[in-house]
Amino acid sequence: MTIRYVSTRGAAPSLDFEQVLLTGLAADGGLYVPDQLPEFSLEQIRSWRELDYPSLALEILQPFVEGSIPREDLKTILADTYRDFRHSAVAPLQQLDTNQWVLELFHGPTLAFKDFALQLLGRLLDYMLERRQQKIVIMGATSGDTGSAAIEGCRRCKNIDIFILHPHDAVSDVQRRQMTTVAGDNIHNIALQGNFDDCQAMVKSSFVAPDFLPDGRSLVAVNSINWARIMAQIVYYFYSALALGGPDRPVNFSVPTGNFGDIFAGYLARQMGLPIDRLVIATNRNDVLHQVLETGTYRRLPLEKSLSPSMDITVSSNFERLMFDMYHRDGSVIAQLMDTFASGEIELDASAMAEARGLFASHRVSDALTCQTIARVWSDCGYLLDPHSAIGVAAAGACALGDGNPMVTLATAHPAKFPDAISAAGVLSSPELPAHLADLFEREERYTVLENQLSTVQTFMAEHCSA
Ligand SMILES: Cc1ncc(COP(=O)(O)O)c(C=O)c1O
Ligand SMILES: N[C@@H](CCOP(=O)(O)O)C(=O)O
Repeated sequence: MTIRYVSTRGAAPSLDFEQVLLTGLAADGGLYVPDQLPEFSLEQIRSWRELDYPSLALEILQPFVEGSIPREDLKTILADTYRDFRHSAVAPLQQLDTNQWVLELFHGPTLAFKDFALQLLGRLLDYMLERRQQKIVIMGATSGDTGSAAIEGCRRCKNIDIFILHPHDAVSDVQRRQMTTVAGDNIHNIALQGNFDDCQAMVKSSFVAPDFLPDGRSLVAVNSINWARIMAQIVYYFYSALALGGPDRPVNFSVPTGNFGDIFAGYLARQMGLPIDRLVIATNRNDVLHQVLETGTYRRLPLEKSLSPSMDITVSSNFERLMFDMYHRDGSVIAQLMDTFASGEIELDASAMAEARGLFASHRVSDALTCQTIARVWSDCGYLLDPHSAIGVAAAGACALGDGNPMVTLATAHPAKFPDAISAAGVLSSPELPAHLADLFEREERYTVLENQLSTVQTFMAEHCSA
């Protein structure tokens, strides 16, 4: 089975894995998705119970890269990717209650779930660029975590200039320093005088018209618009379900959600054969996705700052990937809908929404409930949640699915990244950064504040690309 990748808007050329890795948005403004998914039988999934994380990743990811990366090379890349995670299980589960678990996804170098995909993406890029002897420019938008994970994943890559846009004064101090203290002439942090949606919109516009770059250099995405990001995140759904009796026992997941990438990976795991009953979309006050599920109306809302800054997002890129499936993969319909959405709101098809509600549940969690959840779990279980993971735990409880399945909340970041939220929750114990980041606040920062204008950002990038 050789998978090709097609645009959700139906008007861009299909690509193979190597090409899809080395791009971002499709030329028609859509997002790339596989033209077919690998499907695994229960027997096959059951046979993976004893595999460690990189070996499981190899089984799940190999069909997606078939034709672009030989199995032995992928095996080496995956072993290298997850070797330095700070927990031997890579993605360990912690039990909070009889039927409640958290899946700790913060044992990678930058303490957030983004490391799972971006440590791999950096290595895949290095592998491909070395083979092609090509130079590329990476452009990414971050609300706090993607930026440092991308820089960490790609900083050793030759042939790359990396530009990361974060909203000025809207990420935590730890998050900003994790990006801005990494030395390297090819690493450029831009603090944009706007919000995350502005940063992401600039990235998307740049992919549609990348001719501002010098020497015809290619632009590559590190955000979840890049298919390879989503692909890598599928693995931990299988890994955690297998640890809890899957595939012979269905599992539910509660996923702190912003750009809809992480939960979309869970949806794909289900499509590929993993018995998942429900996926809970857990949002903060930026609740566009919760509203879509409740009302069927998808509308843009003003972005508000919250205690969970990484989820301060109102235009969720990957929701378009789900819509593509909801509308029977008709790219022309999606192109029309997204065109209307760009300037207003859209009503989603009622029968498609009914189907979506059978699979997804949703809940919006206020800052107050986020704090209460951090405090409650700390006092009941002695376990410290970061504010994003707390939203997942709170939503899991509020949705009360009552089906007796294990509920796994994705713990997407380490609490030490958000000391202000921990203290707002009234928890006195201050979480410590791991040893490799212990001197983070003594390191020198480097970043450039730019006005919220596309031409300003693109000119900066063109001037700062290496020769
Ligand atoms: C800590 C944390 N939790 C949750 C999310 C939301 O994930 P997604 O954007 O894939 O929905 C993000 C950002 O993406 C994040 O950084
Ligand atoms: N929460 C993210 C926002 C970008 O999302 P991505 O998954 O599309 O990279 C962040 O922390 O930067």
